[in-house]
Amino acid sequence: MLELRAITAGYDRKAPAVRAASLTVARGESVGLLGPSGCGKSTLARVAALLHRPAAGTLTLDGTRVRRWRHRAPKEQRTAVGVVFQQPRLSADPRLTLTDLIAEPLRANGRPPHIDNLVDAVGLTPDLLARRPHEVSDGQLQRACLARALSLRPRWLICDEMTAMLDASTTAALVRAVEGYRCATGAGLLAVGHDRVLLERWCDRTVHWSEVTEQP
Ligand SMILES: Nc1ncnc2c1ncn2[C@@H]1O[C@H](COP(=O)(O)OP(=O)(O)OP(=O)(O)O)[C@@H](O)[C@H]1O
Repeated sequence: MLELRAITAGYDRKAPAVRAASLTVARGESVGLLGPSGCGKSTLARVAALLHRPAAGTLTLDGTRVRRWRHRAPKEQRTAVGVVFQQPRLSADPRLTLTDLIAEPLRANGRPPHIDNLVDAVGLTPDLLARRPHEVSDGQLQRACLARALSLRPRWLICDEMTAMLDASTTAALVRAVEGYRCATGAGLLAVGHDRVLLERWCDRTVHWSEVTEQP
């Protein structure tokens, strides 16, 4: 279970972007989180991905409360959650080839950098792997970012507007790749977005921001 309880978080203590938000994702479940632009979805997603320390509230992963965030989080908790963001160009190191980008979490965790299955799973062709981010399309780079997010076989996947800037066929391919991974591993998914049709088709259930948080 991934449980966010009464999370308050943001960038200004006096005016938090997220107020008392609560949301639970069961193992193997996919939950879509819908809400208008700027409401705080990404901030809550970053709390769930252990990237943003909340000012108040608790995050519990598989029964263990998270007490430290970012690089201070224990490796076991950090690697239990994979995350894909909306803009791959902001999250991908421009100096790395796609091969190194995908393999970086494996190397950083002392695992063999075997990426063939990941590359297949996200539908990247081998000729792209030696290229750097500026030499591939947004869709190709997002496929690499998804492969990277799956590389440590996380039990939880957070997709924050993963397909917002992509065309329909790339969106469908990425959703298929996520679902293939979840089917094989039983991982839970929190998919954040504002495309109701996509999230309702993709996820077991969809919740609206107004249902998870206290309105200011
Ligand atoms: N790094 C930051 N510093 C200061 N304020 C920020 C920062 N990131 C986001 N905010 C503000 O926090 C609020 C919530 O932003 P957030 O990105 O979580 O919303 P969102 O619901 O994901 O929006 P969108 O759907 O447009 O991505 C917004 O008012 C935003 O301007």
